[in-house]
Amino acid sequence: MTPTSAAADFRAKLTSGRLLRFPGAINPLSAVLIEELRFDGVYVSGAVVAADLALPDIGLTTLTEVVNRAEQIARVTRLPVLVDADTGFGGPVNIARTVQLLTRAGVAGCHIEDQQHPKRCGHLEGKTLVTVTEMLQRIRAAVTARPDPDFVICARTDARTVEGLDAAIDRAKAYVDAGADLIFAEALADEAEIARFRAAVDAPLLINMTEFGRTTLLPASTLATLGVNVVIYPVTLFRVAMGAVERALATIAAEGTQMSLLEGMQTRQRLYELVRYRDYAAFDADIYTFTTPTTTPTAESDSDDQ
Ligand SMILES: C[C@](O)(C(=O)O)[C@H](CC(=O)O)C(=O)O
Ligand SMILES: [Mg+2]
Repeated sequence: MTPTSAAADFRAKLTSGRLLRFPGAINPLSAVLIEELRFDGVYVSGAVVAADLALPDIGLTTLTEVVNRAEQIARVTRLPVLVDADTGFGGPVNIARTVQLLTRAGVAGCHIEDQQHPKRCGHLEGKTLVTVTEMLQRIRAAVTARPDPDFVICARTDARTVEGLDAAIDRAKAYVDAGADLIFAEALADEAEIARFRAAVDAPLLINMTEFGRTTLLPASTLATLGVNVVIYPVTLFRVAMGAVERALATIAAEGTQMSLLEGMQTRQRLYELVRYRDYAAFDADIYTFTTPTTTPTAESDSDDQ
């Protein structure tokens, strides 16, 4: 699917009134599974891109690293991909380039937040925000520079835990006026706060169901009832996978064999199914036996000589 149609797809889904569920991919292969399980889209988490490189989520990863990962993931799925662009990787001109590169990577949208660089995880202490004016410039840069008008610009506000809920709502309204297509309300406490935010802000709303954070974990049915448009599970697969990796290493160390782990493993057969091993082998065989009417078959005599 072309970048344009992935973005158009995301935009259309956003107006459907349905809750869209975007799990965070840990790699391209997990995006294949996200599509197979009929989720609405794939999220590329900045926290996961960083953690995967054994780095904390404090704005250390570069634009190139994030774009490369996003491109690898977008390439294997027809679902819309939403990318965490942190603070946009610089000033307005850098943000313009961020949006252009992400569009070329086949991504359907990205979010840019109102934290000062260096940013922090939205659920940790020590965040500082840029002024409303500076954030409006970030949004304006993104909106103006997008090569594809369907590319979804999501504005994230981290204001709830810094300036309070009312300030977060006021910021979100200003961000919508500046052209944001979707508002990411970070670290709201609970259902009541989501309901207040929803009632006050007239734009599609994204809520973050990250574990061990400040927001009460709520089921999709509740989020749908609250009128939330997009939910992300940004680090869920990463935490599950890394939990399994830690346990497996401890088992091998203690037991001297991986035998007891076999049952929980993805099998060779399932892995080959997901990477379409057979299709590749069939393609290869077709090419290998390809001849034209004028071809003299020499492959056999060649190999006999060796
Ligand atoms: C959504 C988030 O920006 C991410 O990078 O995935 C993180 C998630 C997390 O650290 O749990 C955030 O909420 O800041
Ligand atoms: Mg992030």
